[in-house]
Amino acid sequence: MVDGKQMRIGIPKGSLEEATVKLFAKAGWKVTSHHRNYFPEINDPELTCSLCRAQEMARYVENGLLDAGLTGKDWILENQSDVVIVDDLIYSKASNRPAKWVLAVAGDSPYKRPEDLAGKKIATEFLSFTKRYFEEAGIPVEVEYSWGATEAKVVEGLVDAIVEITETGTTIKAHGLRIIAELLQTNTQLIANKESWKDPWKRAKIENMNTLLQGALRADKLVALKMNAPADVVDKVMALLPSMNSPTIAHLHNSDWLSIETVVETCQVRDLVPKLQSVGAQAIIEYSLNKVI
Ligand SMILES: Nc1ncnc2c1ncn2[C@@H]1O[C@H](COP(=O)(O)OP(=O)(O)OP(=O)(O)O)[C@@H](O)[C@H]1O
Ligand SMILES: O=P(O)(O)OC[C@H]1O[C@H](OP(=O)(O)OP(=O)(O)O)[C@H](O)[C@@H]1O
Ligand SMILES: [Mg+2]
Repeated sequence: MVDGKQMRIGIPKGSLEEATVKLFAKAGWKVTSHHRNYFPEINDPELTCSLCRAQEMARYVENGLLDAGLTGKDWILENQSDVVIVDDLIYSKASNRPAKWVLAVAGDSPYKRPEDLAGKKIATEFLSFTKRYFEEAGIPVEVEYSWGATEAKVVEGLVDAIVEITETGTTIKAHGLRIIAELLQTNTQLIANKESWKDPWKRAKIENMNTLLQGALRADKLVALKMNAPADVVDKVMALLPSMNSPTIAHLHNSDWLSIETVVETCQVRDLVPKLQSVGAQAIIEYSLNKVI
């Protein structure tokens, strides 16, 4: 390896780990972890990889231990880290959507708005951000650090409210809690060390990584559709097709039929297919995509 032509990246351990490793695989990098080892292998000689806690990632990127890393926007804000935010990557633990930090109370409590919690006790892992939120709102509250299982603390009556992350809503619901405010929407972000970002080779490598990761994320929501249709119904078929670009049309060999190919949102397919059939499209095939760039 030529000196300077290698970069160290951080993969978040814990909640974001599985989704991140999957996304990297789709983007073209195979990250292989070995049991109890925090330095996964990656199939790119220009990269070395470290598994780090999401909470600590921004700190390691800021101090240059890592050139780049992926972590939640929440922990970047919590640590007020001085890093380059390269881009948002919209995925969470279970979905390709952001998650939310919310203020929640017991379902049967009298609290309806954050102001109602003046003088009360709130537990959270998201300590500094929560303190800042209440300070800026001018609501005096006692915020105490929670090491986890935070939802249970309201149920047990240990605190009056919690600030917790929610994605699917399952945990909040399972504890009979009620959300009374949203403090922050959070998603994964690709971040870079400021010095690394000034290095043209590293910056190009990080930007290329971002392009491929974004392409892989975009491809998750899209599929390709291909079909055949007689030339005289092609206009009707085209009128039905939404497309990122114009659909591609090709002639079938020795026939007056045409082949039409396009990319659509996965959720559109179930409505689209019967309509396409009804105007005369045949041999409709759908295939999944790895990247859309
Ligand atoms: N459904 C989710 N639950 C928790 N965190 C999520 C979820 N989806 C995305 N995240 C993000 O994952 C990161 C979780 O980091 P955190 O330091 O809390 O560790 P963790 O991976 O949840 O580990 P632990 O098991 O110790 O709680 C945060 O940036 C958070 O925004
Ligand atoms: O809205 P949901 O989809 O239910 O997700 C939110 C839950 O997931 C996280 O827990 P985690 O698995 O990180 O465990 P922890 O309580 O130990 O942090 C978070 O702390 C919530 O409890
Ligand atoms: Mg957690």
